Amino acid sequence: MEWITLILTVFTMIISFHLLFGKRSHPNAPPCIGGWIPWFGAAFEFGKAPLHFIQKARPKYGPVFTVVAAGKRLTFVTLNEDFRAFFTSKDVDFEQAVQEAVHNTASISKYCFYKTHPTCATIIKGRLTPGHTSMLSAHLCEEFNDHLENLGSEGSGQLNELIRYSLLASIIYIVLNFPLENSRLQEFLEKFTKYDEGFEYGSQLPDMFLMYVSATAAILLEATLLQHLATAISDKYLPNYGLLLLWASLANAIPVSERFILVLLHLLKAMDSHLVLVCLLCIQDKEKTTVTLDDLQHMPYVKWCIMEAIRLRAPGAITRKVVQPLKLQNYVIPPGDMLMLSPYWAHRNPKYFPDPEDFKPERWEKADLEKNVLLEGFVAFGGGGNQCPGRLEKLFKVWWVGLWPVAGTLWVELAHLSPLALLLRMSVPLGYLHRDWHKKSS
Ligand code: HEM
Repeated sequence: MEWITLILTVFTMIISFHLLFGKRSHPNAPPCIGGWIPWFGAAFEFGKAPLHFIQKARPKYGPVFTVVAAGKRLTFVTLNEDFRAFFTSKDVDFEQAVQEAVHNTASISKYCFYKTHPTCATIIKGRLTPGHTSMLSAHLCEEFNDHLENLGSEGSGQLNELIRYSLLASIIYIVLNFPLENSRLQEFLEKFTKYDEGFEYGSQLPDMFLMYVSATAAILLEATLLQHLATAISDKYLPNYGLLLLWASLANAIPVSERFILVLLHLLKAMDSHLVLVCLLCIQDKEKTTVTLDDLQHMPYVKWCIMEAIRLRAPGAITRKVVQPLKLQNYVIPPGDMLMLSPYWAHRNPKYFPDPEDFKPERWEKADLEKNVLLEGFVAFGGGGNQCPGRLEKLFKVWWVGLWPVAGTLWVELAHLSPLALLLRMSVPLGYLHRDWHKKSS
């Protein structure tokens, strides 16, 4: 008898689940991908390889589809014509979309987040004015040069660490306005790296993750940006907020910088004649070891390389919460759904980016980067009121002057050394490059 009750209960649960989340929860709702297990839905398949999952679902379910995973409904929009609604519609909300993750990864309460996020966003924008970004570039430049000098003639260490350390040091110093001694910076970097590595899991399993939050946040207590924020945020959450801002500043910047440098090294390795020519023309003064913003103004090809690196290494997904029924195509997306847009896949749409997997800097020739007119379909920095505050027009200064010493130094050597000697000089980064190149765009 007990068995029959149990079977009936499970059966009823499955039926209710399918009625609630099944094929369509509303006649006009988009097609829905669930699983047989109530609440859990397609969480396993989706969680295993989200980008692959989206790619497979798109041709099967059409341009708008919902994935049910661990009690959440994630509705993906894949048509460029729907991106405007994603970024600007009043029926969707950024803060409500990220609040849970903010709570899980930084332990900031819902109430505090809603109350303070607009003020904090304004303050961080104020820290990314042209004056500050120039300082950021100069600092980044110094950091890179110091590290390159320490590499010695054979090279040592990991490229990833070099980038991580230099970016973190510069952003802490300039954006958070918090000079840290080298030893404390190293300590902070170690803690922050653990925090960063656990971030994705932490947003799902907060309890196991929160120990990293307090360990890392504590160091930020004295940062000046945080003192500015203090008017908006109660002391309790202040360092946590600083940590989150730091994470937001670095989460995309690190992989993009890494990709950019790897690509430059790759081009050098392949001795791409066009690029080398541009660089040699630019570096007239053979004694010069750094490249200035002025030098870079004359190197559009490099700017295109940066754009390609950003295009290929764009975030997997950005999100908004649907707060009012939202009409897209012939569908109505119900309130409560998380609306998802994947810049990663948007940048692989052959309609806008022919041969999308290829690294082709030349495709940016059509854009007007001076006027910040980008290619249609490029959404790496999000959009609307919550677009990345460190976005392109500001980033270029940082990227150009800050990351360039690496390439600049190598090119100066190029002028002096034989190609073989140059390759030996770059032994470690090239080993790294080899790995990255083969797992292309993973
Ligand atoms: C190539 C590098 C970068 C990429 C691709 C990138 C991309 C993004 C994206 C997609 C968002 C979410 C926007 C949305 O949902 O519409 C974001 C948010 C943010 N980014 Fe960036 N970003 C980069 C570099 C930076 C840098 C260098 C900084 C700071 C120095 C920064 C600071 C932030 C902050 C603070 C937020 C959160 C904004 C908020 O809470 O309203 N980002 N970024």
